[in-house]
Amino acid sequence: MYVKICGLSDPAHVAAAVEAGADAIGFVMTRSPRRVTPERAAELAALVPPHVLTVGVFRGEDPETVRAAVLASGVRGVQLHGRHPHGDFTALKDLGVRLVRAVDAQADLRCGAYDEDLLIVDAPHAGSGLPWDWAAVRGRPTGQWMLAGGLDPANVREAVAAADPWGVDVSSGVETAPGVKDSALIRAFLEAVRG
Ligand SMILES: O=C(O)c1ccccc1NCC(=O)[C@H](O)[C@H](O)COP(=O)(O)O
Repeated sequence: MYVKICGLSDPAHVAAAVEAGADAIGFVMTRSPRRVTPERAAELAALVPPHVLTVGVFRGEDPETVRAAVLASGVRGVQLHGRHPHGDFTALKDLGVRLVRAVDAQADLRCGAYDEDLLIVDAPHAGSGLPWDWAAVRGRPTGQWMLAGGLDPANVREAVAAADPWGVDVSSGVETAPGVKDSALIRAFLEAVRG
């Protein structure tokens, strides 16, 4: 099970996620209580070993803004959240980073339909921490897709059983308050997934 921990802003939490076995780490570079600047993301990404994917998270920014942030931060993945048009993914292809499309369950759920490498199926309100009807997407997404939205150490096994995803993505569920990550919760989430 592929695991992405999203919305990190502190070196100690980056270290906790890496040590606990996360496959990917997200840095939010759009409007959010978890927002970091590209310069801060660069400092954090420098702490991450090559086998862990670093992902910059964006929502609504134009491709040139995303490109500039990717080049400044050095992240090796780009997550475009929400209904970005296909052309936004095409415009970033030449960067050579992994492209991640994050959408709600009403969108096209075929991973690769927008030339992305990975798909995230998320709650209607990204980063809200609110659980939703995970079972409703069971069998619908295709390819390498992660379930997100309201996951936490206590419910992630139930969510995986309900939706049968390839991976999981979490932010609020490993926090004590919006934007405040907790190393023990990060470890507990990885333990719950990998069991
Ligand atoms: O986390 C945010 O605040 C955010 C803001 C704008 C776009 C995306 C955002 N988060 C993206 C994520 O990948 C979250 O991890 C995902 O939506 C899951 O959120 P949560 O329910 O908090 O676990």
